Amino acid sequence: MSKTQILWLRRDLRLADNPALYHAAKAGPVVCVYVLDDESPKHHAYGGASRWWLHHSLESLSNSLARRHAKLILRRGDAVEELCKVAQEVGATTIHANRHYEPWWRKAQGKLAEKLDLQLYDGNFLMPPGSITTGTGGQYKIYTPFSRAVREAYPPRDELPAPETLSSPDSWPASDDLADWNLLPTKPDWAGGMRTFWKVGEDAAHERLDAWEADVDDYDDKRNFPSVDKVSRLSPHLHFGEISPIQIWHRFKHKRSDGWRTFEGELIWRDYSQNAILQFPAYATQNYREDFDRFPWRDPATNEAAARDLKAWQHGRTGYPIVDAGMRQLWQTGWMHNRVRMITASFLIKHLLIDWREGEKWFWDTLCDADYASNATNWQWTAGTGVDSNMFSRIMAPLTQSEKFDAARYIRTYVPELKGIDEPYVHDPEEFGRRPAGYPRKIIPHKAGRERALAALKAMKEG
Ligand SMILES: Cc1cc2nc3c(=O)[nH]c(=O)nc-3n(C[C@H](O)[C@H](O)[C@H](O)COP(=O)(O)OP(=O)(O)OC[C@H]3O[C@@H](n4cnc5c(N)ncnc54)[C@H](O)[C@@H]3O)c2cc1C
Repeated sequence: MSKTQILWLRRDLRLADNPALYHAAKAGPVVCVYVLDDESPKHHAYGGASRWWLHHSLESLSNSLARRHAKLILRRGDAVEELCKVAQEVGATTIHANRHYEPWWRKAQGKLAEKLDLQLYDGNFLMPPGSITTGTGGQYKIYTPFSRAVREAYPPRDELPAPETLSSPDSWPASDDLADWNLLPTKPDWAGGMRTFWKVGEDAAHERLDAWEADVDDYDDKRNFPSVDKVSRLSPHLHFGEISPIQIWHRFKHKRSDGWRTFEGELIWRDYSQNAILQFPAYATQNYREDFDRFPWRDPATNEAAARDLKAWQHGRTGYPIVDAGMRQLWQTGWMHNRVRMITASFLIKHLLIDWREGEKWFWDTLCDADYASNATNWQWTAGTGVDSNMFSRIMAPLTQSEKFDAARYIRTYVPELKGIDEPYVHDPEEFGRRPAGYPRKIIPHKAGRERALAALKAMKEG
């Protein structure tokens, strides 16, 4: 009988198109292991919303494996140590895993390869990160030439089927009980909005893709309008690997619409973000542009007004309806529409002059699609501190954005105080003298915020 194989699962919680599982199953009986390792990622251990998602995703995968008479083994602790223990318990010497690019996972992969036969595969991206190189063999730093090169290098790999059968080892190693990990909030249980908004797991990811298929051709026109439900909302499914971008690509590859081309460009942004952290592992915590290390941020740790402003932003009480709707959608559902993520991020960094890393941290805790690479890339992009051109002076005007992208219905949904306010007043009730008593005044006027931000940029440049 062939030797038992270990499958190490992380952000690839699916059976279909999972190269590591596919190859492990061909090699012998498979023990699927998920290790909850809160130590290795340090400040990037999963936040609250991600933990909620993870619980349900593991539960769903475990049920799918049970239907194939297999088990999901859960362990908690240092991933490398736990995997070595499981390998010893079942007499395995080979571990199969899909490559991950977060700096702590790269380190763990290196350590594990010294101890066991680690077989790594490319599973979670359109093109393997690091494989798209410039004419001189270097890595692309900027999105546009990267995306062009990705399209030139097409097609992505073929989609793999789920293994038809999984053979079991002689005996199963011990597993933790998922409930004992306390991934779900209890006191208080803040996840009611998430339960209503989401269905989690591999089947749910495919149901979402099926439901959204009719909208892909309209994506180019509709994706910027938060009141209209026309984006895919696949991000947490993609983050946890319940569906792969390869599966999505093969589903739509024959389409010729602008909608699909733009959507495909977003999947390439996802690949691009991984390439960014491959080149700059500390991208989530360090400015790429070092001149921003002396930027005069208002520090909430030492400045009371800044601390108050940060709290108002986090709780959706800035007096800017579009910002408040976005922050409350995030709190309620663990997700926010992309256009509104851009507006809220710009507001924190520029109007409130608070370091983008405070925003990155808050999103990390509250987004159920919180992704080390995508979060860092987008925050640095908005702040102008990243590898792209310096965008700091592009200060989004929240009220103009709200009108331009027709956010009235979105605002009324997430800011109940403004439910009864008509257009155009709902975009800026204070300006029109329609501010209800329970809704805050603007914490800083737009013009004053803009001027303060530009003065700070000037001070940094001159300093
Ligand atoms: C400040 C800020 C922080 C962000 N943090 C995250 C994060 O932690 N995790 C995350 O997945 N996305 C992040 N994004 C990117 C984007 O907002 C989300 O991917 C998108 O809103 C998810 O919704 P969707 O699945 O409906 O996306 P769609 O518009 O349907 O796009 C399809 C998929 O493409 C990918 N994608 C789309 N836009 C981007 C982008 N700008 N960068 C990288 N990938 C993209 C996502 O996987 C998404 O699911 C952030 C954006 C901003 C401005």
